Amino acid sequence: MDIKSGHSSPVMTDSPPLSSARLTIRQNRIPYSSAAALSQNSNLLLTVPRKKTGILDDVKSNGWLDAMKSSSPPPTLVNKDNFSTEATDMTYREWMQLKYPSALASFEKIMSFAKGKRIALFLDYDGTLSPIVEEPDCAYMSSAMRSAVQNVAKYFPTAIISGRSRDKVYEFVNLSELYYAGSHGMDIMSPAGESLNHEHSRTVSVNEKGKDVNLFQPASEFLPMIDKVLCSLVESTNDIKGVKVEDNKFCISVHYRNVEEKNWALVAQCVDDVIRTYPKLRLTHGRKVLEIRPVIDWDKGKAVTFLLESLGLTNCEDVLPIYVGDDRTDEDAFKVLREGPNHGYGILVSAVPKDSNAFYSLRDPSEVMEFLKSLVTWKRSMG
Ligand SMILES: O=P(O)(O)OC[C@H]1O[C@H](O[C@H]2O[C@H](CO)[C@@H](O)[C@H](O)[C@H]2O)[C@H](O)[C@@H](O)[C@@H]1O
Repeated sequence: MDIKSGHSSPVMTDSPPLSSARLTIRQNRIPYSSAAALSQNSNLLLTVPRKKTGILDDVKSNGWLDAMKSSSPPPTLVNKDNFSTEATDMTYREWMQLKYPSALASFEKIMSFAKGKRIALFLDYDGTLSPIVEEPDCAYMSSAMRSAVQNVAKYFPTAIISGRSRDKVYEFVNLSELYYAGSHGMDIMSPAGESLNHEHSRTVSVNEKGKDVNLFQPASEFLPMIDKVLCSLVESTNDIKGVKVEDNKFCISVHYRNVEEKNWALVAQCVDDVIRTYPKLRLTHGRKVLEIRPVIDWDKGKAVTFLLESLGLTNCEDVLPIYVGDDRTDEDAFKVLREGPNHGYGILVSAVPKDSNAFYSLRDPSEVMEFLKSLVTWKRSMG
């Protein structure tokens, strides 16, 4: 990820660039992601000087609109129930076979590599443990999925890493034995009684039983600024039907999933107007959401490294970290596992072809659940 510092837009280029050769060949065959990512990447790299020329010109010049349009598959390609058409199914199978094999079909291969190693598991929340739904407050996790996570955590240290506030994701998952990293990794919490083992972590009593947990919050100095920006965003988007501004503690999400497409430019303009006066904040694109967060050298990848260190599992030959996630922000973690000293496997959850730093793929949360169950069965079979 690159912050285009000094450029007109604080937007980060957070999709891995697609090779232009591949794009030329496949543009018509990979209907959603390639074409969308092409337009997104080429626009985000523009360095058009910022000038107030009116809503459309302004948000177009910094590439926001294209990124907003490409942030979820168009409904014509993936229907309401997320079942794709026959043509896209073929494209998907081809993409999976050639680039990101199914982690279920490749389970034995993954496990042959895991033999004699300690697995550490990192799980994104939205789109990974819970399906994407229209209303962010209703992204509940099924009790079957909760059991699967609970079981897997009996055998492997497990962390939930989410863009949401830590409190919110804890409320959804509701398992006290896990590590949690909210606000894209900027708010890390150990399970009760465990320590994060870092000089800047602090112990607090959280739950009703008064149990102690350890917290690490590298962006805490940004809290007053984030609170101010949150108020401004709520106020400035108030009249746009369908907008939802979500307080994620160290980050803010501005959802436009339920906003009429003709008003997306207006949403982008409101956000731009507010954050342009805050050079210490940056903007990233998620699934039908604009995410505002502090400019610090911290992301989900850094959180994974931090947690591995806390667990005493860093730089160990006998450790296999596995990260499962569906979003662009998960790419930072996939990259760390692909390139960093803590080699492991990223598993991308996606029902449409897209480029990723992951090694494997799973189609949707139900496949994630199967994968978690398979991990448990495998571990039990090892005795
Ligand atoms: O890192 P994650 O756990 O994947 O969180 C990323 C964002 O997820 C949520 O928004 C997304 O899911 C919603 C519920 O399915 C959906 O309505 C929305 O359109 C998606 O963008 C969450 O609300 C955001 O705050 C997170 O940043």
